[in-house]
Amino acid sequence: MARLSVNINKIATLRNSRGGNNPDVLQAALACERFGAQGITVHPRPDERHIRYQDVYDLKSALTTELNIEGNCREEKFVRLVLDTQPAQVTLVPDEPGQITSNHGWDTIKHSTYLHDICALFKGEGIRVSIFVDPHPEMIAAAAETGTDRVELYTEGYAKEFLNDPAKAIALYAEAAKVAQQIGVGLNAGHDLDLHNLPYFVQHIPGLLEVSIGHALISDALYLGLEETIKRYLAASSS
Ligand SMILES: CC(=O)[C@@H](O)[C@H](O)COP(=O)(O)O
Ligand SMILES: NCC(=O)COP(=O)(O)O
Repeated sequence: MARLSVNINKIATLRNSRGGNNPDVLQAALACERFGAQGITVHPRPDERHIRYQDVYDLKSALTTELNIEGNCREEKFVRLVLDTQPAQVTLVPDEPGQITSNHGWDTIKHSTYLHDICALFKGEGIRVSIFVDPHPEMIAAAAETGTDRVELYTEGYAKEFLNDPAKAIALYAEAAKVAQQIGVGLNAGHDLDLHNLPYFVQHIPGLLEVSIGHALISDALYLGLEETIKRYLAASSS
């Protein structure tokens, strides 16, 4: 069973499209919690096109479940935000400026010294650290050397291939999960997970601790309503 952290970026995208406060990001996050979400994920980007830095401060003081802040830790503003708000978890993502969405994990071998130092900074504050990685055993092994608590497997590749061949889609991820378990690094996953591909992923990745899901979940909520959608994702993540 994996815990479900709802990524609310897309709610902020909708709000920002008109400049007012509709939909209200905080109210939506609290509703997610009320409907059973076990955490809330935000991924602020430097242009604040969806979640704004101020949203994160507001969320932190109101949420009762785990807050997970994802983002580019090479941005000074991001590091300050994390240290100020002290979330339960920070997920380090190697975004480039101007990226539409995240599209790769860290090269944990090349950036091992940097990642070691930034993990130490956050862990020293009592914040759990997760590093966003592609599903390659050597990246997971090197991530473990940085002192990170967890890795988050970047699942876009799985989601794409799942439509053609689920067994082929999961193979790399199952191997990566085995390595993470052997070396004692916790395992999260996210990106493009949805109601179709999530049950198979959870069933084939033992020890999966958390999935963070935004785009598909918020889209499904347009048809099903937020409460019913979260109920379905909770069932899928514990299948
Ligand atoms: C790291 C990751 O996969 C997610 O945080 C995802 O990229 C969401 O970010 P956007 O909402 O900006 O697409
Ligand atoms: N870490 C992944 C995440 O938070 C949400 O990704 P997506 O479901 O919006 O693709």
